[in-house]
Amino acid sequence: MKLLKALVRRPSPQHQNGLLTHLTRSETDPDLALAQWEDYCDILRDHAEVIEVEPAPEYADSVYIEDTAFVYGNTAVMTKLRYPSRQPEHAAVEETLKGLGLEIKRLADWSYLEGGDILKFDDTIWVGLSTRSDLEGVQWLEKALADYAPTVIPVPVQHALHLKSAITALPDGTFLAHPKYAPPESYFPGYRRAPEFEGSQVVLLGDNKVLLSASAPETADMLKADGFDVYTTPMTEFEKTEGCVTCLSIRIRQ
Ligand SMILES: CN(C)C(=N)NCCC[C@H](N)C(=O)O
Repeated sequence: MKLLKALVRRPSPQHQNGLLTHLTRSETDPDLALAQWEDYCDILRDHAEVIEVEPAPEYADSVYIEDTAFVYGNTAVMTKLRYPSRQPEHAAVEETLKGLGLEIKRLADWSYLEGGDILKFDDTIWVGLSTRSDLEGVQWLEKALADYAPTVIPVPVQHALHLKSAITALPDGTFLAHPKYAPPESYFPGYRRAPEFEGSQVVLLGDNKVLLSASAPETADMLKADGFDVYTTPMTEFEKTEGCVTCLSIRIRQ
């Protein structure tokens, strides 16, 4: 599937105060974070139209735009962020998606679902049941996308923040996972093991091209040897607040 557009959001100067679930806090460098974000956007720009959503400097985690919405076909589903500190992030993203002509759908107020838990490949969507997303969220996502009737598979996530923290899809329809943190293999067809945790997080750039963190050189070598076109980019400042390459964009594909 071709990558058409990617929405991104500039990191907040308060990015280092972002939520942490599994890591202990370590200092991040705001200038380096901005430089890494710009490098990431440059790579996306070579493959798609990159659209910058109005920055939200007051919200520490706003750079993790993936969590706020999920686009499928002509529909943008506004997710339901679990923590109040992140909930105001939705508004400007919704405005931008509306401006692109997408039909906006919402979930029930009592449900929770974050974009990092939504993993799509072709007509199937795997949804992580993590500390951030629940079964109500999965059911409302299914309702919102009823016109497309995708196959929706809830998957337990126990050891990672989001589903896509530990498993993502490759262009050939196999999955790249870190066995210690990813959900059981039985949920996914064709499971490859990423040698590094950060290596299990990839963004598909179109054709055979994949983008992953420079923190995962062994995974990059493995994917190259398996015939993928591999792009890497430094992500250290985002990894310190449990972010990764997928979290920094909302991808719109054809
Ligand atoms: C796939 N992943 C990990 C994401 N889509 N989001 C990361 C959010 C990190 C943020 N500090 C938080 O805890 O919300």
